[in-house]
Amino acid sequence: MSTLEQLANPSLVASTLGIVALGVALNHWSKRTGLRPNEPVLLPGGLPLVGHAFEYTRDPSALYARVRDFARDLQPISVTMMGQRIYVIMKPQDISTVWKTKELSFDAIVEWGLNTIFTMSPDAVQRLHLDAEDGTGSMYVNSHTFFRDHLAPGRPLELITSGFVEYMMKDIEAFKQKLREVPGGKLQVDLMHWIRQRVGIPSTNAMAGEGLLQYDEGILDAVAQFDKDMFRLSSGLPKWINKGAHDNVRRLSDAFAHGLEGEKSIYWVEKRMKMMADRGISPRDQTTAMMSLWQALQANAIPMTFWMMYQLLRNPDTLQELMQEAKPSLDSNGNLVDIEYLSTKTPKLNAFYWEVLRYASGNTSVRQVLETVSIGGRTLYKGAMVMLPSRPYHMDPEIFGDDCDKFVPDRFLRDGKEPGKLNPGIRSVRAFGGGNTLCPGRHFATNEIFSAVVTIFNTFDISLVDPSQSVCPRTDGSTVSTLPPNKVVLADIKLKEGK
Ligand code: HEM
Repeated sequence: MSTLEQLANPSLVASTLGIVALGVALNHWSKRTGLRPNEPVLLPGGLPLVGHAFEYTRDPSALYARVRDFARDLQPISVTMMGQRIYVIMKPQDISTVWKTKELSFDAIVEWGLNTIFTMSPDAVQRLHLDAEDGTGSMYVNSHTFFRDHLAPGRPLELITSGFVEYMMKDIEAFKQKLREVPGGKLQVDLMHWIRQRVGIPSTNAMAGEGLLQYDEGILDAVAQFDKDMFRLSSGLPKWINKGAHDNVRRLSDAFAHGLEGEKSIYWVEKRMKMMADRGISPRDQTTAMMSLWQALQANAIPMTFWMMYQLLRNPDTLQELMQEAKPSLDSNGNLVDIEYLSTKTPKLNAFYWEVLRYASGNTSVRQVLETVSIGGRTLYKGAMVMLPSRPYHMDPEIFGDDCDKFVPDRFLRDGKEPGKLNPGIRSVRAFGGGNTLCPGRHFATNEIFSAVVTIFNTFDISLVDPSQSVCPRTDGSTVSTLPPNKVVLADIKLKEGK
């Protein structure tokens, strides 16, 4: 097996958005091994040619932990993958500087991903740079403000949230009916798969209209597979080597080409497609670009909802307490009527949610160095990549306490005065990134996760099939974002009395 084939082996696939760095590395092979003046110190232990690539693909979290231990004062550290230099930045002040530094480009990464991973044509990827008659300029540059504005609290957020809740209630009704029809009124489910349907169906319909799932009802499973295939896809290897992964992307892209109708989707999908049409981008490429946005919509919200529900099932007293706290958001029939109440007036639910975000986030922001710059007293050279992994930060005992590797439901409620039991506050959690790429979907994500969790627990009695099973985030597998569970979790579901 060649090195590239070994790297493409599914058992070696990497596990965060930082996978993109490796993908870019594989596509920009170079032989540089020596350090340049004042370049961040190289992490020892890299292999000839491949550098730290195997270690990274085996377990990115373990590599980051090694980087953190080696750096000690958290200075930037170099790793190499297939000859590509990658700087790992960990110090909070340096991360803030990276987010503000225009020489460190996010757009270059997006451009590469749209073509290599999502299969948008090279012509369309270039056309996104063009201006149109409306004077909105490059679609890479305007995307940050576009999504921030169209997902902002106020009318835009209300619109997508109400669409989600409406579809969620329909879906819950359909599932209630299904339960009524099964013998014993009880079903055993793979909890992650079940949640993928409960959150994915309404969010897909709210964003893209009903046509997508009508065209292909399997797209939610296909996007879960897509997340697992991310490394294979980002490797840029010939399509025949990764045929299954490419066929799956094709399936998703076909569903978008045939099932997405601009005028039946949320207004900003149509608007974005019109902006692309104005730049001469073909309908197929327009729908492919929308597919990449839909993937961002699904990739984190679904596993985060899983972790919320799983941890609540593991902590029944907290579940009762949080449901009690959420009660004013429901009407006398138990229907969710006040979502704003959930996001703004429930300190315990919010604290629990931010602990879930901290505990399960596997996000790694990636940037490309467009011009040589100085960060954290070190010189970052043009052409290299920069990685900002959230996990080593979220697992830092000096910031979050000695129990940082555990899920602690009330971490962000405790007084933080007891030695080793710190509480740096929810603002210290970095699951949504930062700077001008700070996740614009975070308000909607919070609304959908809270409304799904409260409605589900208010409607169904759910119990873990094996309450003694210990499940934690899988750090050695493949995902693009939030870490999935390391085991399949089975749950029994039945209707609550009176529902
Ligand atoms: C709990 C759920 C979510 C998490 C943890 C999350 C996380 C993130 C992170 C870390 C980034 C920054 C990437 C970087 O700087 O490298 C990001 C960007 C983004 N997210 Fe989210 N996200 C979530 C939900 C959503 C949802 C529901 C949507 C869509 C409605 C969305 C749309 C986006 C978009 C469009 C960007 C790119 C922003 C830009 O380029 O300026 N996200 N997300």
